[in-house]
Amino acid sequence: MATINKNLSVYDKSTLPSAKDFRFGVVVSEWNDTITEGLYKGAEDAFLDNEVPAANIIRWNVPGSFELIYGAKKMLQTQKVDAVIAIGCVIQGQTKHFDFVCEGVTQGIKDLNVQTDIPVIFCVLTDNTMQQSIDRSGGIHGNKGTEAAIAAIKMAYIRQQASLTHDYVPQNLLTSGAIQLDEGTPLELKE
Ligand SMILES: Nc1c(NC[C@H](O)[C@H](O)[C@H](O)CO)[nH]c(=O)[nH]c1=O
Ligand SMILES: CC(=O)[C@@H](O)COP(=O)(O)O
Repeated sequence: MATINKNLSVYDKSTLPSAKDFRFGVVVSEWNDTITEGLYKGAEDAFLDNEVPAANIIRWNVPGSFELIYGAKKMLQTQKVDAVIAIGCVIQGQTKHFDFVCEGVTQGIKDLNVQTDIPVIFCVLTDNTMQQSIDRSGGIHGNKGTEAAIAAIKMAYIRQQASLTHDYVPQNLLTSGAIQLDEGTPLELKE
């Protein structure tokens, strides 16, 4: 489904976990700032609409989308946050630079999700024209910043739940009888 068939700002609060105790980092690119400011507002409004205290939203600016990678890395390394949103807007120019910036920031943010324990949400518009960016940052197609904030809430919750792990008992030890679990024996929750 393309964005033209999905309004980026639509979400059902009743399906979301409580976000009031989460802290969120938001790294914002200054390139195309009329667009990135609109994306940030969409994200901020969605956080506030879901009872995230304003004090729990930490914002840093970086020069361009390529610097979102380093900014997000330092944000998650130094700030106690439950998720980070990387906000940028890359618009096709006359050269292949667009391709390299988009690929670089995409791979860099993917790498942070693989290499760290904090979810980093990809809120980078990669558009052919300024109008496409306007349409996706509070225009006719909604606001990708809103979408990113909802994703951040959901991923922070997944991370929280995943930390409540049970002692893992290798299946083969159970099936082989090497370990007998008395029925109803509670597995200790690892915090
Ligand atoms: N052309 C755009 C850029 N280019 C700048 C790079 O992101 C980077 O800041 C520079 O190469 C120095 O490392 N950035 C955007 O965010 N959007 C663009 O359209
Ligand atoms: C994405 C970019 O870096 C691009 O907007 C720069 O413009 P140009 O390709 O004309 O140098």
